[in-house]
Amino acid sequence: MDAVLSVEDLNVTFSGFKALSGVNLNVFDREIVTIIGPNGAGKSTLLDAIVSKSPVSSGHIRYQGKEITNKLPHEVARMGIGRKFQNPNVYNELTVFDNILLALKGTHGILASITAKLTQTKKSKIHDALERTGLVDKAFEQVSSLSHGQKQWVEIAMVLAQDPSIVLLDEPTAGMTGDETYMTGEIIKSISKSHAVVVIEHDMEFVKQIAKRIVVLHQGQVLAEGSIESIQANPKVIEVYLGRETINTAA
Ligand SMILES: Nc1ncnc2c1ncn2[C@@H]1O[C@H](COP(=O)(O)OP(=O)(O)OP(=O)(O)O)[C@@H](O)[C@H]1O
Repeated sequence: MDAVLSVEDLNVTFSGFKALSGVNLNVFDREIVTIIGPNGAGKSTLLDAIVSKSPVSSGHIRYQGKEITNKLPHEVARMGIGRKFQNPNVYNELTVFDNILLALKGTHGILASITAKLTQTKKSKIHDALERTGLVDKAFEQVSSLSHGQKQWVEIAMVLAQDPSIVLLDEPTAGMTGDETYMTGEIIKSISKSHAVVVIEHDMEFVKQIAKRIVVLHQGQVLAEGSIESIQANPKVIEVYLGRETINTAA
């Protein structure tokens, strides 16, 4: 099976500082790859490089076999790579429904989008995104009335509405309550039934909930890759990241 996304010998340098060196990563359809690692390891930079938010110094990024290295960010998004950043970027004064409507492909301008007659296709796309993120009951509520966690789900719904085949999520549970974190894990697992998903995460309980394959970044390099069990047992990962906080996989 070919990878949906493949990163080969990737290097990103900021004014002489090597944020990523020789990173390789393959992501396949309908899988969840979870990226962990200490602060400053290069996790966000990796996602930034994939969506052309950070310039790649050398190496290759291929999406569905096509080279996308250093393409324009909107071209990468249009090709089918959806990215959610750490902080929710939503219109608080609009409803959940209208926020998702604005995110749909081919939508231009707030007023034009909201007042335009909705096609059945657009309606069903919005409904699908609402369902996948558990927001059907909140569709016509103003985003400002939602909890922090629900706002994060609105943003995930907005990414899904853009029809990506791979979804990149940067710390999707930051600032969430325990229940919201758990619900986010279930949302991500459901998304992975039809999409490839890459998640950056710090919360190891959450990683245990969603992870099939984990990639550990450290000082801009891949330190280890494998199942939660192999990562937890890896002395190098324990030393630089997990510390003595051994995780009980049987829990
Ligand atoms: N635009 C930039 N200019 C200069 N240095 C940068 C830039 N973006 C990131 N860096 C540096 O690159 C390194 C990797 O940062 P990055 O944000 O990718 O780490 P991270 O693993 O996502 O960390 P965290 O868990 O704290 O979010 C850090 O040392 C950071 O200061």
